[in-house]
Amino acid sequence: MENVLSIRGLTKRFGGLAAVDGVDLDFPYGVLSAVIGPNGAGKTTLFNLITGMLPADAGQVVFEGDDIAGMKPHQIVSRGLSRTLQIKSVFTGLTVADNLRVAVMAHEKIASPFRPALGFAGVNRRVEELLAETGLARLAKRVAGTLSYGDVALLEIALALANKPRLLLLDEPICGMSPAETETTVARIVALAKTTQIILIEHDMEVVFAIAERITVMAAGRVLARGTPKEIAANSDVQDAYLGAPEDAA
Ligand SMILES: Nc1ncnc2c1ncn2[C@@H]1O[C@H](COP(=O)(O)OP(=O)(O)OP(=O)(O)O)[C@@H](O)[C@H]1O
Repeated sequence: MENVLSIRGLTKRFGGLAAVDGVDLDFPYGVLSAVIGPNGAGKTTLFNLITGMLPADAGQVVFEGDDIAGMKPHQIVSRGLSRTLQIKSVFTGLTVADNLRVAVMAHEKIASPFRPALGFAGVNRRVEELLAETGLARLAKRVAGTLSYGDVALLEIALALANKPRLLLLDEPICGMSPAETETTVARIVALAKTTQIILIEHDMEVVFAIAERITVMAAGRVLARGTPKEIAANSDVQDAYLGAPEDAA
């Protein structure tokens, strides 16, 4: 099996609008992939369909060989596919560590409902691992509502990792970050990609072209182009539809 995720004929209509329109896509193992496209191209709807947050009108979503289309979001998460949201969803009144404790305990319950959950020490150990993995240990005791935008985004990633995903979908992970936060987060994502398959939606072309190994360009619900950053930068359809002059894309 060479693709972690294969999508065939995936379609979602909102009234007369085909937000995702018969999309076929393969995401190979071992490759950091990005999905780009202008506003309204269908990127978030694609993620919503993959993760079961929206029911598809037609099509298949094959994750690690099994069709997961039609499954509920929690079933998909328990199979090892997690996501972060464009709209941040942390518990703002809880500390960073407590946000993670809740997520770890919820995952343990879903993953093994009939076995005793991880003990208190086990949960704390897992929380420590997640804090270390995402560089959030320094903020473990901070109330999440007081974090900077960039640190909330890191916490979102840590919360998604609490589910021990093998495939992680990141929706605009650096949106709203300062240049320094962007640099830190991008480095974290690249490091994470060594152990977890990652597909990201991102509008920051500089970041996409720096870290993605394969880029899918969507426009009006369809796949306009796929390829390496070099191929996408040189693609005249992409330049016409989205990127502007080629020197802007480099
Ligand atoms: N729940 C909904 N009901 C009706 N129309 C929707 C809904 N969700 C998305 N759409 C429409 O579907 C199209 C695709 O939207 P989507 O959010 O997937 O695009 P996107 O590529 O993620 O855009 P952006 O980069 O702005 O986030 C848009 O025209 C949008 O207005």
